[in-house]
Amino acid sequence: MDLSPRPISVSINNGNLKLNQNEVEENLTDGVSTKVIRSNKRAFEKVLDESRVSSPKKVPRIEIDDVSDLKKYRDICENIKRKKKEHQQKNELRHATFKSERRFQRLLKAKEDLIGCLEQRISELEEGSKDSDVSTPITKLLETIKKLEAENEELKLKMIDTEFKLKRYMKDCERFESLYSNRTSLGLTVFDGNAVPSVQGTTTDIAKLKSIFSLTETKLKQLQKEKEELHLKLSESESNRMIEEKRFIEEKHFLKNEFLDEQIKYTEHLARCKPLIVVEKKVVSQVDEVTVKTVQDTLNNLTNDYHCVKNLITQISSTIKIETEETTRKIQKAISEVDSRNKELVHRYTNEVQLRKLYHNQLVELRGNIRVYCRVRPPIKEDEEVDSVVSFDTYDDGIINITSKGKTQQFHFDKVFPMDASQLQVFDEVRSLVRSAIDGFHVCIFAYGQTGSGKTYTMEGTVSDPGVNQRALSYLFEEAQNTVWQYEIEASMLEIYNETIRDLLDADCEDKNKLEIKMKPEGGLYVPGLIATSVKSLDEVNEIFETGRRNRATAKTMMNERSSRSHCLLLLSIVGVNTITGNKTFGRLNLVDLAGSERTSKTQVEGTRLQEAKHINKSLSCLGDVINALKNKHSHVPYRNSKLTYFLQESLDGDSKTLMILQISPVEKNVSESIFTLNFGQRGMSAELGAATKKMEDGKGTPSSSRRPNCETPKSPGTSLTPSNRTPNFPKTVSVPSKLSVRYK
Ligand SMILES: Nc1ncnc2c1ncn2[C@@H]1O[C@H](COP(=O)(O)OP(=O)(O)OP(=O)(O)O)[C@@H](O)[C@H]1O
Repeated sequence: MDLSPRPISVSINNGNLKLNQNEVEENLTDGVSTKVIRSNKRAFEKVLDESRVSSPKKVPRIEIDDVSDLKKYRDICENIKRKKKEHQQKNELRHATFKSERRFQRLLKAKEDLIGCLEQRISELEEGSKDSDVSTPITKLLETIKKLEAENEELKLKMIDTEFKLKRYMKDCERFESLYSNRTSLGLTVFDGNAVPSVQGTTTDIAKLKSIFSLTETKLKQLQKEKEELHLKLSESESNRMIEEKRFIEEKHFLKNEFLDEQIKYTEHLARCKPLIVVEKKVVSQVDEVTVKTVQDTLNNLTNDYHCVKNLITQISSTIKIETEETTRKIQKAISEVDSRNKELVHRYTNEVQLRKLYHNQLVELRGNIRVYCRVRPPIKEDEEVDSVVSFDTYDDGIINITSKGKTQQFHFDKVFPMDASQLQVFDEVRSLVRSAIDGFHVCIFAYGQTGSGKTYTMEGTVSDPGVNQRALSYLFEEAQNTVWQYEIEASMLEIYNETIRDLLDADCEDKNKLEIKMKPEGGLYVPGLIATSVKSLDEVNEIFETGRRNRATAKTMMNERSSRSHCLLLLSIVGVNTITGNKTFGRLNLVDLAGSERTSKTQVEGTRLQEAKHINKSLSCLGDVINALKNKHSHVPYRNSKLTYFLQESLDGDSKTLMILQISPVEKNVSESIFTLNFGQRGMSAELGAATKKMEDGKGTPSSSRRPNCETPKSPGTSLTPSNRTPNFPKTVSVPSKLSVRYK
């Protein structure tokens, strides 16, 4: 092995220190033989081991190309050892400080316990003797203790600070330590003989290291000084604390003595009072014994009573429960029995009602009674009230009840329409009569009732919901589609206004007043000059209605926004021809919307409206007279007393199927008028007109009629018509295709 001196390059790869070539040369000038290196091997190994122990993961890798002098290394090792020793001393110091701190903490805890005991004692003392004032010295004592505690706290903080600084210093030491350990391993590498010569400069790094050392040294000194000062302060505070503790103990003794004095006094007092207390206790116990016994007895009695009553109640409630269940079951059974019987009765009653109706209708047909329907309109704004005075029968649709001044009257009619009945429902009941008109009967349907009771609504209806008139015509057109029979329908429309007849289809108003009802020599009534328009479609019908509505006299009254001031008659002639046999039928359908009766005092009309009302009332009273005469089978029926009755003669004298629709208002304020209307209808119902005949002629033009047998027809002198001469008698018309209307002279 070549051991001749050579330049050295030292590099510590972990980056803590790097010495360049110059620094190495400066430090290693002596030249050391391998022997020396070998003799120091143990020492270097030890240093390296220590370095490994202190930082096991940081094994320094040092390469030295050549070693000329290891003296410096030895010095460094010595230095490290010294630093280590210092470090150990610091550690010991720290340990001692920590120990003293713990002792101090223990002392502090003991002091706190002592204070707690003292406070407890003081409160006991305060309770035992309220008179002796011990609070002032104790408060002072507590204040002093608090002060001491604050000082201690401050000291503690300072100690923590010092500790922090110490830690920093320790870190620095460790850094240097590792640095020197690296250097030590350099020596080991040389001893292993694996060094590869390559020298670099290191002098500057060593100088830097030196300056760091000196800086750290100064800092350490400073810290030591601070620590000494702190220790001084700590010992000062400790001695203060000792003094305070001493004072505290003295105070405690003093208080304890005082407490003992008080206790002695109290014991003496107690000894004096004891005999008295014994006597008092004896008296109290004697009194208590008697009272408690009495109360106990009462309580026992009450408890017994309570249990008895409770048992009784339980028994009663269970009995009641059983009884109630039994009764409920019986009631339910009875109810269900009654209910099923009721249902059966209702069923039988409904059947009876239907049967009665059937017979009644047959009788009406045979006797030729006026059929009477009654319709109740819903409340309107003019009523100014909504409560209804009318009620209906659930099982019989022919009964209506009306209540006035607490008295309820019942009326029977062929059919009663409640407030919610629709226009279609009404027409469905009218349909069979319209069918009769198609079959060759004379049919008259008129609406009767007080002003504003809904007559026009039922007969005309509205555009969106038409009434009997338009529905009847639609039905006629539907039925006219029959392939065997061909029908020709003609319509006239007139009004009786202030006892004059006005043609509502005539645009020339001046001409209207000249119309009169005439009797033909062969019998039968007609109105010369009245326009009869042939209608073939619903559109034409609507046109007629529109014209009629325009020309009709209406006005606003208190009872009705648009009151009809006249009686309006829609006259339809239906001539049917059987295309096979040539047989002809001559049906007639008169649809009459009467003007409403009104009490002029109530409606407060005047001028023209008053005149109109008078005429309306007069003609309606004439109608009443006619009905009365018919009902009582008078030999004279006063048809000619008004234009209306004269016009209705043919419908009422027995050869016609007549339906009267009574209109009433549901509200209280109109109740007397409603009752009047219902009475009027009732009279009309009982009038027997005789069975109607079907007007027809065979293919050869011979008139024939089909009157039902056993039917009497009341006759009125001068106007009675035989079946043979009653066809077709009103008015005679000819269709003009271009204008669809013609006037008769
Ligand atoms: N069934 C009903 N449903 C709804 N509204 C109705 C009904 N009946 C009548 N009315 C309304 O009541 C008001 C009076 O009806 P309407 O004009 O038909 O009475 P009226 O008996 O013809 O009266 P007047 O004799 O004065 O001409 C109208 O506003 C009408 O729309």
